[in-house]
Amino acid sequence: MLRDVDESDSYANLVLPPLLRDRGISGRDAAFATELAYGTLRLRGRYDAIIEICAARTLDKIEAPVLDLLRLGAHQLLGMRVPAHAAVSETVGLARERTGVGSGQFVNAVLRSVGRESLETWLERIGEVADPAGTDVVARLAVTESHPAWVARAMREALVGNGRSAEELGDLLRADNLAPQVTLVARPGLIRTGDLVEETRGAGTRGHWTPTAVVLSGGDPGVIPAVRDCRAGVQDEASQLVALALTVAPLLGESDSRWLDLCAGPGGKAALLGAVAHERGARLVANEVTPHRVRLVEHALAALPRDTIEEIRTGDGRIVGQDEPGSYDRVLVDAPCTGLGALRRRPEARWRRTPSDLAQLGTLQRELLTSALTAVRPGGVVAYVTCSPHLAETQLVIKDVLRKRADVEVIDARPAVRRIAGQNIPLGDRPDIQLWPHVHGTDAMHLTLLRRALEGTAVDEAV
Ligand SMILES: C[S@@+](CC[C@H](N)C(=O)[O-])C[C@H]1O[C@@H](n2cnc3c(N)ncnc32)[C@H](O)[C@@H]1O
Repeated sequence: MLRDVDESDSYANLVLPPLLRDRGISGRDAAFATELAYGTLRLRGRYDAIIEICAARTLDKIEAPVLDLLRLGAHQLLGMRVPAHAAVSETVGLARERTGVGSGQFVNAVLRSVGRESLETWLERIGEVADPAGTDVVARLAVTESHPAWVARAMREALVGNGRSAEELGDLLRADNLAPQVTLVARPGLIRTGDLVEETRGAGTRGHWTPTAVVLSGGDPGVIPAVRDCRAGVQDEASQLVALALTVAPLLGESDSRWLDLCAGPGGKAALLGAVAHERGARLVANEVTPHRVRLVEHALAALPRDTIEEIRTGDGRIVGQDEPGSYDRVLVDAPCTGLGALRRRPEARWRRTPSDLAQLGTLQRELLTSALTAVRPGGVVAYVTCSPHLAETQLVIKDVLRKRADVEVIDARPAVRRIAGQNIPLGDRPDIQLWPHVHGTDAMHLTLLRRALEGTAVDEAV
């Protein structure tokens, strides 16, 4: 799996499950293999810094397959409770088999050196290398908590930009390194949350923030009958919360019958919106640009009554506004983004993203939001959502788009979110919402609610 992720740009969470099935690895062994694989990927930056010291050479002097073996061994020694002799001998054996006898000796020497110090000592040492003057806490945390430096800096800016303390950065980065629990959504009207808990046979408990969430302590969600037939699905609680918040956001004017999900693939939020739409007598249009993701949307919506789903369509969301101006009461723009808010879920993602992704995505995000604001009727609401807290994908997009739209205001999303999540959910002083793994235990999802003014009324200067 590590070689596949490195050589073919594969996604770990797509490669690993079929590999485990093919090899007949299940239960505790599957959990062990998953931690071995995902942990090695997540903590790669930390282990690379340690390996560089132990190998006394820069990483570009180590062949890629050998480096992967060293990371795998380092994770067993420092990140898992594998006895040192087993971690070293298994990894050396693998090296001999895969990369030759010579590399076996090298792997043996490096891993013995890794195993000589505790994790705490190594964190001190690599922190000092990254920050010799003791003045750059972000550079230090980036290496010790295994994030690219630009991501660590962006996270710090996002914390501060949302009114939180920069001192939380370590907690945030550490939360990205923990394997998240799987959360299910009980789609309203299709299954009751209590019944979904029962279907999990003791593995599920109710979630923290949404009445629809069930958190699993373990096991394969794919074997739960309600998940198999799409009455329930796997969905982080942040995703559930932002979708449900849109359904209770205050509109101006009477009609509330047509909802649009502009970027619907693979369909998790569309399925939740569709379920609520059914209960409220509204209809949903789900739009997605990529054909194979449209098929995933069709699957996700399979259990919903047909008359609730007006259309599942393949199309470019950027032109929906001009094609259907003023046509919808509620619109979700779950914009394509860097996914920096879901790093705990996608173990390799942090190493793949680059700052240049932001520019490309930023243009698309602005165009999609502008289209949505034209597609919504006067008095209707648009939810702009990203699975990233990066300010360039959240606050800056809103600011830029609003500069050109005198007919749109940001409305306070906090009452809508509190109506779903209860009064105790920690929210900041801003009208938009930023959720955090280290605060809410969810992905770092962003939500801004925007409302178009009724015709003939002006809006106050927004944000
Ligand atoms: C963050 S994902 C949406 C996730 C989805 N809301 C869910 O909960 O399952 C963004 C989606 O936008 C789609 N997308 C990208 N460009 C688009 C465009 N121009 N028009 C419509 N959808 C687009 C991507 O293919 C991707 O499926």
